[in-house]
Amino acid sequence: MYSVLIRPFEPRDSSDIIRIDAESFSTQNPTYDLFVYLAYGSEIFVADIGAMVVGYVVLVYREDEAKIMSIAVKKEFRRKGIGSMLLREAIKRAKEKGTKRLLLEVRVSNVAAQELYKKFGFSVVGVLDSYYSDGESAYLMSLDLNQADDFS
Ligand SMILES: CC(=O)SCCNC(=O)CCNC(=O)[C@H](O)C(C)(C)COP(=O)(O)OP(=O)(O)OC[C@H]1O[C@@H](n2cnc3c(N)ncnc32)[C@H](O)[C@@H]1OP(=O)(O)O
Repeated sequence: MYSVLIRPFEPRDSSDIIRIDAESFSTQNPTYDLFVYLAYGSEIFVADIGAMVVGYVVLVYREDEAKIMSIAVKKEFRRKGIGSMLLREAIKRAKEKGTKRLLLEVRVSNVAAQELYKKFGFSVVGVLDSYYSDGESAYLMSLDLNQADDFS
């Protein structure tokens, strides 16, 4: 058994995050991804089970909006509520920062993630054609934080 603590990123979490990024996305360079998140002044929260970090969420803030740049859970820990815990934290944090809208982009084929976002009240507000380097399009999804429930 393990318990999950959602807490802010610390530098020692980097190797776990890079491993999760590598197994979750078709990225060429997960180390670079993390570098970019940090360079952009993102806020990162991790799901810590004591022995390791098994998930993360990356938030960036622009004026009165926030964007989820990335969220991922280690494969063998999926479907256990950890993605929901991370998303709940991101929503709470964005509200605390006074942002009005939480945005994200998701591949049109990524039904698992879309289902997660819909559970928290996100809706599709646009389609970004050929958004990804492999030509796949993205849904732009949005959550109005003035109306969002706490989901706690
Ligand atoms: C902005 C972006 O980053 S978009 C990219 C999102 N990230 C990824 O695609 C990376 C690979 N995927 C993952 O890491 C995970 O599947 C995540 C982060 C999308 C979800 O994390 P999980 O810990 O599995 O989510 P969690 O267990 O909280 O699931 C919550 C709900 O999401 C939905 N959901 C999650 N996985 C699936 C799935 N495979 N199929 C359908 N619905 C799913 C369900 O409604 C689920 O509730 P339920 O289990 O009661 O039915």
